[in-house]
Amino acid sequence: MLPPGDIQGIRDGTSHMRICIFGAGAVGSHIAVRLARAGHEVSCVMRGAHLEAVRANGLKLRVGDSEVTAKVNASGDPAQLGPQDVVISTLKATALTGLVASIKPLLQDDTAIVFAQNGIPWWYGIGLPPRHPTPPDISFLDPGGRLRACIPKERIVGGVVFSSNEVTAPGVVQNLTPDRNRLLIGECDDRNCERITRLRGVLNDARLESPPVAEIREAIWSKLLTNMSLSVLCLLTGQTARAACVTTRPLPMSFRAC
Ligand SMILES: NC(=O)C1=CN([C@@H]2O[C@H](COP(=O)(O)OP(=O)(O)OC[C@H]3O[C@@H](n4cnc5c(N)ncnc54)[C@H](OP(=O)(O)O)[C@@H]3O)[C@@H](O)[C@H]2O)C=CC1
Ligand SMILES: CC(C)(CO)C(=O)C(=O)O
Repeated sequence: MLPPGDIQGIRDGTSHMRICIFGAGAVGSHIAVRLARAGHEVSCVMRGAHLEAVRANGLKLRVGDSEVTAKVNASGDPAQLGPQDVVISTLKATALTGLVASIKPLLQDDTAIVFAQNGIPWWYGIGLPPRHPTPPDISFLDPGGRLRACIPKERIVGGVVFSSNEVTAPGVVQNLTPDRNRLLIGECDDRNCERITRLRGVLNDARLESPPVAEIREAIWSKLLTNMSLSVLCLLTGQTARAACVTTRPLPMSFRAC
């Protein structure tokens, strides 16, 4: 089997799905290329110079010195992309109102929406298993309750991203973590069901690791706590996360920075 970082080998997947990446910037463009190269029909809701470049030349993924290009349907208007089997939102939390305003044409009766973003998500209190403590008021994550009103519980799939990416030029995304690209997913009530199993298979086949997750909120907190501590270290030292992790004596260095 090819190593996870090998992008030339991503192709010829067997199952075919219509998948839309809503808000294809850094993380979303990386996911889009991998899924398209795995044989799925991928659409991207994107905008600006990135959209224009993708329309003209396709979506390019660079990993180290390698580059692959994927053909995706790209538009700023979801109505031009049509109904999908799955929508993966890679919008930042603050941009989710854009999804509310225009997602309808992408949805069939059973279309799942994966919210692939890190941090506490707007849907955190929906489907909360009984053993979990009741969260404090987090309604500010969904101003005016617009997401709740538009997206029923049955469509929600939680997603936690472990993958570092950057749009380095319009139409070009650079993946900085070829050895570790993960998208953990789970139903908002942690139930096991066929659609999650199938979606994990689709992601794994595209070299986006998606191992089983027993409790999606545990994965959310675990990633959030890592980001909170590592991001502070990066901020204080001016280093990238990778450099901060491999620095031989991180603790004395971080104390000096304080
Ligand atoms: N970048 C990374 O390496 C990582 C990011 N994440 C998480 O992934 C999520 C996304 O981050 P990231 O990919 O970096 O963010 P980006 O800003 O690169 O991607 C979001 C994209 O959505 C576009 N967009 C926003 N609103 C709309 C709209 N209404 N219609 C069409 N396009 C729209 C933005 O366009 P525009 O630029 O014009 O606003 C942008 O291109 C965040 O939750 C982040 O925490 C997690 C792990 C790593
Ligand atoms: C901090 C960062 C970008 C590290 O890759 C990340 O994981 C996130 O945005 O959640």
